[in-house]
Amino acid sequence: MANSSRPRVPTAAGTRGSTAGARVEGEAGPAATAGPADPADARGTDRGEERTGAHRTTDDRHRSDHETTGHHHDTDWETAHRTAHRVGRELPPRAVSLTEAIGHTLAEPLTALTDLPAFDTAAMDGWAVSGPGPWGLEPGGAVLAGHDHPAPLADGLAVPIATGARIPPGTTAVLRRERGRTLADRLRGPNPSPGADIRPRGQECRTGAGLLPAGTPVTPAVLGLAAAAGYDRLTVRPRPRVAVLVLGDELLHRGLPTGGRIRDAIGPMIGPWLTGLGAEPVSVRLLGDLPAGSADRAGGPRGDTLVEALLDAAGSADLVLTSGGTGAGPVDRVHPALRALGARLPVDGVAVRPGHPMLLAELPDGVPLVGLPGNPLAAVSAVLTLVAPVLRGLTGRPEPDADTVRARLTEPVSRHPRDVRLVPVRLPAPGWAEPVGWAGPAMLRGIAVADAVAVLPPGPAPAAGRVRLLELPRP
Ligand SMILES: Nc1nc2c(c(=O)[nH]1)N[C@H]1C(S)=C(S)[C@@H](COP(=O)(O)OP(=O)(O)OC[C@H]3O[C@@H](n4cnc5c(N)ncnc54)[C@H](O)[C@@H]3O)O[C@H]1N2
Ligand code: MOO
Repeated sequence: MANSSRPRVPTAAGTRGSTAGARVEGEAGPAATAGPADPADARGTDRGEERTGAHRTTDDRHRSDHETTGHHHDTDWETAHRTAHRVGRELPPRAVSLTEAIGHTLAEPLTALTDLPAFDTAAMDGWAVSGPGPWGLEPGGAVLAGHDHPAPLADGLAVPIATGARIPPGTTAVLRRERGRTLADRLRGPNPSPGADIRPRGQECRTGAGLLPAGTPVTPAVLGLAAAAGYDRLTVRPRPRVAVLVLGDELLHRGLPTGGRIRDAIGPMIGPWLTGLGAEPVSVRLLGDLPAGSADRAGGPRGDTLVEALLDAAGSADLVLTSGGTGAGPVDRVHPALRALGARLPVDGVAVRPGHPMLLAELPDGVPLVGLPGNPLAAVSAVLTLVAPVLRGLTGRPEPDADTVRARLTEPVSRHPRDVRLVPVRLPAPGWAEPVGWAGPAMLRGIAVADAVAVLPPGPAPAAGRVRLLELPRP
């Protein structure tokens, strides 16, 4: 199983250049792995990590707020991203057939195993000609694609040739079918410029050329390119397997809300979103509010505590998700269960709205866990903030450049003074982002018509102008 062979050392920090992250991981080690962790330890390291960031003043003010209110400190949104990417340690690579490789991620660069084209090729149907016309027609018949070495063409001669056929030695150009006329054994037409409609060997690449970097998702086009470049198998990191535990006694899986109970809205969306993010959802279980339980599995029948459910999920998955129960309510059992397991909490709350109670943990055998808050739009926020980068980490995909996707807001949008706001937007025209509204943490009406999510940095005045966009995963 992939879990057992995954490297446990934090190698990824170095390769991804996150030195702040590497140091925090070191600091967190002994305190956080020592056992039923004092959550304060994890929080302390989060603070340490944030002190290295750019928002010292804001963080310091934020921290003292929490000290006076007794709340712990949320990790800033960018740091949460980076931490999640690092916590998702690359799954071991495996060699698979091209058909099996779809949706996985290249674990090695794709390097051309041949020149492309592999030989000089006709780019058009017509005639291979040698020298200026008119030309005498070679008596030997046509040169077709798939034929081995054609006979050389003497000066003043032409031979019919098919697109993709190997160019006879001595050819100076290809005359397209629609430009030439044959009469008896003569070909007439305008003189093509030398090399016209010949694709020279190696035009696209030479043997050994780097075509795609490691970390590239294997799309249909990548499969085609790999086949053209000579591959029968690809070395990939597989789609991470994800087990989802949906918590909450109030949740119904069918029918209308009744008796204070509501429909589970996270279960139906999480699987397809995981698929869209390159993962393989292996299970989505509606568990109700299980008691937290203890790490001593002998203490009760299997499967009746959250601890049991987490251990079972971690045994068959590369990433575990929970939804709901991340808060401090009477039946919020995610923290107690993680504490009972001695899990590390690299992120325990993120300075983002909605979704600030989201968390990222590492279960004792190294399997990462993301706790999605129960409010459905808050859960979406956690998918974009923590789940997506963990999955990219597991598959060795790089984090996208923060500046690549930006658009201008069609109207100012209020910001949160300390936290990033994620706001569903439509993209009505290239370069423009229009807030769609209906963006309360418990609402899905806005995100359901959104094309993307705008990232509004914290600040006093409404956001206006250009903002970063996050793509919504599409299954
Ligand atoms: N005293 C405080 N209370 C709350 C805070 C806070 O800071 N202080 N934060 C609020 C925020 S923000 C969120 S988000 C939620 C997070 O709560 P939990 O992760 O513990 O989630 P639950 O309490 O289980 O549920 C919250 C809400 O969402 C509904 N829910 C849960 N699961 C689903 C689902 N699968 N489909 C649809 N709806 C779901 C649940 O019924 C609750 O209404 O805490 C706030 N409270
Ligand atoms: O952040 Mo909560 O996620 O506002 O609903």
